Amino acid sequence: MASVSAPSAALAPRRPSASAALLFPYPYSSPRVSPSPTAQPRRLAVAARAMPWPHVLTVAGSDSGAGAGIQADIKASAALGAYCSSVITAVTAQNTVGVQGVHAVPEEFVGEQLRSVLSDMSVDVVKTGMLPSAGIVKVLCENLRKFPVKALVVDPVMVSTSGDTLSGPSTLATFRDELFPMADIVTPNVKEASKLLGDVSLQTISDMRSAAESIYKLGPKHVLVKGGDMPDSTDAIDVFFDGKEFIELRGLRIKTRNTHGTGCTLASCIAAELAKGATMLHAVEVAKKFVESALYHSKDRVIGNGPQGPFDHLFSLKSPLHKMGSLHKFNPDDLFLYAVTDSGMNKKWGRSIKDAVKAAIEGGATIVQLREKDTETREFLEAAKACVDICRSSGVPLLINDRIDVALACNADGVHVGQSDMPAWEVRELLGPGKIIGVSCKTPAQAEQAWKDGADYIGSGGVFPTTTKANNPTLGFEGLRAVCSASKLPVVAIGGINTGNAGSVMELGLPNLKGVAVVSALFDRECVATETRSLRSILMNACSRS
Ligand SMILES: Nc1ncnc2c1ncn2[C@@H]1O[C@H](COP(=O)(O)OP(=O)(O)OP(=O)(O)O)[C@@H](O)[C@H]1O
Ligand SMILES: Cc1ncc(CO)c(N)n1
Ligand SMILES: [Mg+2]
Repeated sequence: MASVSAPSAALAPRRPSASAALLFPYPYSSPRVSPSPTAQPRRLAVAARAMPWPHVLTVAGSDSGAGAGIQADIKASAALGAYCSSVITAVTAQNTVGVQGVHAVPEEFVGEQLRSVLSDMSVDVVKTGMLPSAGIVKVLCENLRKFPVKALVVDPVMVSTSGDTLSGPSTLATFRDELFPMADIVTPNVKEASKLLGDVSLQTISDMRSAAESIYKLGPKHVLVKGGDMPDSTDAIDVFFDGKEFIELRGLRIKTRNTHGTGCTLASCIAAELAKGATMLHAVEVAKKFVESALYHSKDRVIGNGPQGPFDHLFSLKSPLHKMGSLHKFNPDDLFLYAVTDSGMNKKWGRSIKDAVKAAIEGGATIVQLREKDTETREFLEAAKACVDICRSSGVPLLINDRIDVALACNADGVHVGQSDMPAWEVRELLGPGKIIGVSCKTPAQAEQAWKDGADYIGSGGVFPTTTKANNPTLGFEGLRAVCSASKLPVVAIGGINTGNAGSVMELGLPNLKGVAVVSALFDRECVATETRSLRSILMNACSRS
C-alpha cells in the first residue's frame, strides 16, 4: 500500500514573490490553508460585469518554424494584450533556410473556419496574412460582408524574404479589386508594393511615397509601405499615407539575422492596438516600436542554420525593464531649447528641482535634462519621478544626466552621458532602443564614436567659457563647426550660452545644429520662466534670419 506523506514544503501554498507579481500583475489573494468550518465556500470571482477582451482574428498561413504566419500573429497579439483566434489558409513547411512546401487549405474549409469564429466570438479586427488563392480571398470577402468587424488589416503577403512564393500572381487582381477596398490599412513591403503596381522600381523614400499614394487609390483607408528590406539604410523607414499626409516612420535598424516574421508581427500589432481602440497612426507607431524592441532583444539569439531566424515576441516577460510603456519618439527638433538643471543653482534660489522644471517648461523649453551632481539618490529619484509626470503631461522629453539607474527607475525618456560616463553602447544595452541617448563630444572622433554606439544626439561645447563645469576647455565656433560637420547625428550646442550670444550660435546656420542647451542662463536667474521665454524668442528670431 502506498504510504501517505505530509505535503512537502515545495507544494505548500506560497505568495508569489515580488518579482513574479511585477511580471504577472494580477489580483492575487493567498489561498486560505484552513477555512473555518462555518465559512461559505469561496467562489472564484466570476465577473459580475462583462470584461471586454480585444479580439483579433488572423486569417493566415501556418509557419512550421513559428517565426512568421499564424504563430507570429498569435504571439504578437498576446504580447499586446489582445485575444487572437486563427483561421488557417495554408500549412507551410518552413524553417530558417526557406519554404520547403506549401499546402493550401481548401476554400470551403477556410469558409467553415471563418463562419465558426465570426458567427460566435465577437471579433473586433480581422488581420490577413498569407492568402494562397483568389478563391480564398473571395471566401474571406464574402464572410467579412456577412459578419462586419471594426477594422480590417491587410498584410499582402506574396513572397517570403527567402524568395519563395506564398501567394501567386493569380491572386493579385483579387487583392486589388476585392480585398483592398474593404481594408482599413494595407501594409506591403517594398517588393510587394512593386508587384501590386506592375513591377515598378522602388529604390528611394520618394518612390515609397508614390507607391503608397498609388495603392491608396485602390481603395484602402490607409497604406503603410514598409522599408525593412530597403538596401543600404541605417534607419528602418516606413511610409504611412492616410490620403492626405505622408508620415515617415523612422526606427533604429537593428543589426540581426533574426528578422523572419517582422511583417506579420507588425500587422498583428496594428490589429491588436486597433482592437484596443487606438487610432490608426498610434496603432502603427506602437506596432513599429514593438517590432524594433523585439528585434533588439533577440538580436543575438540563435535558432537554425539558415540566413533568417525568428525573434522573441515575449521579450517583455523576460525583460521587465523594457516594457512598452514609454513610447516617446525622439524628434531632433526637440533639442531647440534644451534646459539643463543644476542643484547648486536651485538651492541658491530656493527652488525645488520640480519647480525649476515646471518653470522652464512654462517658458517654452523643448527638452529637459536633470543634472544633479550632488543630490542624494533617494531625493533625486523622487524629484525625477515628479519631473517625469510634469514633462509627460506637457509632451516634453525628460533626460537624466549620467545616472542610468535613476533614468530606469523613474522611466525617463533617456539619458545624457559624458566621455567619462558609461559608454553609449552600454547605455543602449541597458535602456533598449526606445530611449533617447545623448553624448557630450568635443572632437569629430568622439562624434563618430557616438554615432557608432547608437546615440541619438550629440551635445557639443563649451562653445563659450563657462563656470558651470570645471576644467571644461572652450571649443569656440570652430570646434563646434568641426563636430557638427563630422557628425551624422543632430547636435545641441552647450557651454556659456545665454540670451546675449545664443542668436550668434544659431546664426552659424549649421544644418544639424538643432538648438542650444543652457544651465545658468535659465536657472541662475530669479525668474526661470521669463528667462526661458526670452531665450526662446531670441532663438526663433535667429532661425528666421539664418
Ligand atoms: N532590421 C530591422 N530593424 C528594425 N526594424 C526593422 C528591421 N527589419 C524590418 N524592420 C521593420 O519591421 C517592420 C516590417 O517590415 P519588413 O519590410 O521587414 O516587412 P516584411 O518584409 O513584410 O516582413 P516578413 O516578410 O519578414 O514578415 C517594418 O516596420 C520595418 O521597418
Ligand atoms: C505562413 C507565412 N506567412 C507569412 C510569411 C511572411 O513572412 C511567411 N514567411 N510564412
Ligand atoms: Mg522583411
